[in-house]
Amino acid sequence: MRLGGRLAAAIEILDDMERRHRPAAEALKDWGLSHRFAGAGDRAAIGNIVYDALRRRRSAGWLFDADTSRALAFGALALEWAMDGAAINSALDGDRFAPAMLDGAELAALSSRSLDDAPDAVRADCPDWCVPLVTDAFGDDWVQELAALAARPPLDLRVNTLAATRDKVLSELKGTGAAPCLLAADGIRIPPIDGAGRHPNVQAEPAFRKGWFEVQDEGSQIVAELAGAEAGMQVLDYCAGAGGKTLALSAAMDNRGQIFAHDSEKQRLAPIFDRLRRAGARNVQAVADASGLGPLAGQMDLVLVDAPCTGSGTWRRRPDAKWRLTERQLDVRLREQADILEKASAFVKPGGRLAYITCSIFARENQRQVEAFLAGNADFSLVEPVPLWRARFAKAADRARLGDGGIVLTPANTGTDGFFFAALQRRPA
Ligand SMILES: C[S@@+](CC[C@H](N)C(=O)[O-])C[C@H]1O[C@@H](n2cnc3c(N)ncnc32)[C@H](O)[C@@H]1O
Repeated sequence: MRLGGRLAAAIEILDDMERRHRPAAEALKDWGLSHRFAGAGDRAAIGNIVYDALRRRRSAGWLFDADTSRALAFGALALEWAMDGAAINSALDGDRFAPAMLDGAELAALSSRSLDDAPDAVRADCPDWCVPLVTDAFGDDWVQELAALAARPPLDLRVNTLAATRDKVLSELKGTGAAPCLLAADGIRIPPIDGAGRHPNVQAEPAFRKGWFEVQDEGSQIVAELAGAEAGMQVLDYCAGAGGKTLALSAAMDNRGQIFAHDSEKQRLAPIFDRLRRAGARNVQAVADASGLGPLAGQMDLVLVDAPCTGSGTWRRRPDAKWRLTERQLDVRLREQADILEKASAFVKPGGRLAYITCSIFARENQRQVEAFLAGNADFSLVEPVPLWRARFAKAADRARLGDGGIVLTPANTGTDGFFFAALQRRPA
């Protein structure tokens, strides 16, 4: 397929998403099933246009002064594929599968309208209702922070130190652009792709099948590192899900001590068994039923709460979620987080730690939750974020946003997905 056919497919998929209120991944998958002639390269390019259009939805709409799928897809090419109107039209010329070429009015809009003149929320590609949430989080930096959350993400891997070294994995991935991450001790980064490119399918690599690495954003690796799990500890991963953090904790503990991996949704926990086996993690016990946690009350050195959240820190990877999120959903998450913090804190032993993590950038899900918890739990206190960060990431002392109740990672500052981390210490007996 040439660019024109790919662009037409992207418009069709964006239309389908809008009409049937469905996530991008689902609409892309369905399109692939009903267009089996499209090769892997075509699918990747179409996916890139769709995701770029969703990441830059408001900017693209602004450039064409329209909110149609056509405007978004053409806008994606202008904003992320570095193509001007003439270049786009020349690529579509003579392609019978292409959408109509840009007309005079569209070309004029594209060449005369500038994002420099756009309202802040447009330049930030942020829903209006979220603006108070992000100004609360980032103050004057909010436009810059949100703009970075609308860029293409890298592909990050965590080397499983139970099975391999970073050098060994890097040498297996030679030719992919893989290089050590800036901050995470065991992280490897393959930079964001350009234009129609695609990341290598690392999960098809023999090294992946041997359990040498996992796919995990560097931010997720950093917060797992900040939790401070050590060999011999008793640890409860209270919201373990498919076990991304559990695996990182197990490696940090060198398979010594015990991790109890719990999640209230049994099916979310299901993939953990294969992942543990592949990684050679032997100090993890999955506990699906909350009643099985009873004997652990007041016994844990560390309780990790990787809380259910809006996921606003992952908008680079799931840009459709940004436009689907509602205030009601945020309220539900806030209630869940407060409830989980209360319940999970009961498992921390005197002198032990509760690590609170979200992949959200909203202060209401982060610092404000910590403040509310501390206000009602006098036997817990906040571990000072600055020394906590510096003890592990001294070389990058000024990168994360520190203070005000926790540690905030963002694409603009740490080059990672958006994450929040706070450690709360229980008073010794
Ligand atoms: C952010 S995800 C966890 C991701 C996982 N820790 C990882 O690193 O891959 C949050 C998880 O919390 C779980 N959850 C939601 N409510 C819960 C509750 N009341 N108790 C325990 N887990 C809960 C969800 O099922 C979901 O799997």
